[in-house]
Amino acid sequence: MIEKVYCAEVKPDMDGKKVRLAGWVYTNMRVGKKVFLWIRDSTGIVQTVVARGVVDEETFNTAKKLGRESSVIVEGIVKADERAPGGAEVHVERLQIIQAVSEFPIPENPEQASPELLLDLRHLHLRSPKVAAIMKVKATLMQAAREWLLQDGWYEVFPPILVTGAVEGGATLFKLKYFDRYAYLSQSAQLYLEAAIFGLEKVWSLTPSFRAEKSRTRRHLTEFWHLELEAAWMDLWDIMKVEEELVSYMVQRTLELRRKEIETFRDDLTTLKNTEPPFPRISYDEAIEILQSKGVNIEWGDDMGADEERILTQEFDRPFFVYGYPKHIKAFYMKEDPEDPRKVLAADMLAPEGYGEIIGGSQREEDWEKLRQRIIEEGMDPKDYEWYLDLRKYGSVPHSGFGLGLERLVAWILKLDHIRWATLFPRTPNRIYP
Ligand SMILES: NC(=O)C[C@H]([NH3+])C(=O)NS(=O)(=O)OC[C@H]1O[C@@H](n2cnc3c(N)ncnc32)[C@H](O)[C@@H]1O
Ligand SMILES: [Mg+2]
Repeated sequence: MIEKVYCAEVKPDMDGKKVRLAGWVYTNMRVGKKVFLWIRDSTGIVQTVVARGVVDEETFNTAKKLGRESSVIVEGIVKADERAPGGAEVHVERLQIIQAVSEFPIPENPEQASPELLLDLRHLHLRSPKVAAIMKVKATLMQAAREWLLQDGWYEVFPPILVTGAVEGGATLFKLKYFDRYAYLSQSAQLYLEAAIFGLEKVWSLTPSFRAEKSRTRRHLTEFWHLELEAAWMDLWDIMKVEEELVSYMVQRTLELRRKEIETFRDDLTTLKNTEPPFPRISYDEAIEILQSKGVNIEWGDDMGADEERILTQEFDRPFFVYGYPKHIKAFYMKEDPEDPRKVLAADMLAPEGYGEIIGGSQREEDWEKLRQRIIEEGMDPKDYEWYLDLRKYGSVPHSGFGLGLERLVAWILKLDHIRWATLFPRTPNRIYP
């Protein structure tokens, strides 16, 4: 029985061994009586050599014409050869064509294609090694998150996506017909996680969140993957410690397991290596002072957008926190700072190198009357939040939580020029196909 191996498993020390590979033609180059087929699979690329006289004439002639992304199964003998990528190649004895392709619509170097073409052909672009590398890093980040959450005693829960109220402002809700009434696509699982903590105390979820953001920026999607945690008995400072420990573990573990993939996107790993607790912490007041000292036209009480955050991140060589935002620029559920009623107990985590906000978090208002007042102040109807207010009627407790945008984390780690490359099929205001 000929052993099926992956491309990355073909090594010089297998010299003389007969193997079977299944994959897709990555490049096809004819040199005299030989055809050099680079075969790609999910692990990498290996050079195979189809030689006239070793295979029959029909196979040789077919091999000459095989276009990129033709699907094939090859059997042959491994030959150590330092000229071949990885130091070894496979001399083909049998070539089975699963499906021959003559013209693959994405150029050999996808970076020569326009972003719009790659997005129109995203279903085909996914197979490129660079896109596959992004998805491996994203998968490993979540593998690491699950490892950390399990060992730290957090329960995964599965909140609804069809909901009846806003969490992060009514302006970015997607509304849909729900039988004889309307519903919304979830902006954040937070309110449901808050209900779960009274039984499980420390909960987390990974869900798609939806924001009808009209802003066409490099860091906004209309659908993104949202890793959210909520914990009973924790205050803002407790949850910030959770955030930095979780993010540090995710980054270090992914550096350990996906260094090769990361290095195809960035040379300098310093900020990733620096991602260890404790992260620097600055107040919103200090952030405003820094921005003003750098000539930014911003006043206390203004929100910080992507541009301001980009400038602020120049001061740091690792993720950092900004805490103590003004109440009027933050969400209704955030607890007022008892030492300064102008502020709330909120903290964002910003990534360095210009990427800015990757986490939004806060301590929640646990007092029924105060929360109800905030709902009214925000122009919302307390009736729509009756169930949520109930959580403050029956054994309310101090509690805090946060949401991490997974694509934002990936975009920073791989220094992507747009968040859309961090998701399988990006959803933005002008793209919902394929
Ligand atoms: N459980 C919580 O406390 C989460 C809280 N309700 C919340 O949704 N906060 S957030 O709006 O800042 O969004 C959280 C993060 O979610 C990401 N986010 C937020 N909006 C987006 C868009 N539009 N595209 C991509 N990523 C986005 C970004 O990293 C934010 O820091
Ligand atoms: Mg935010």
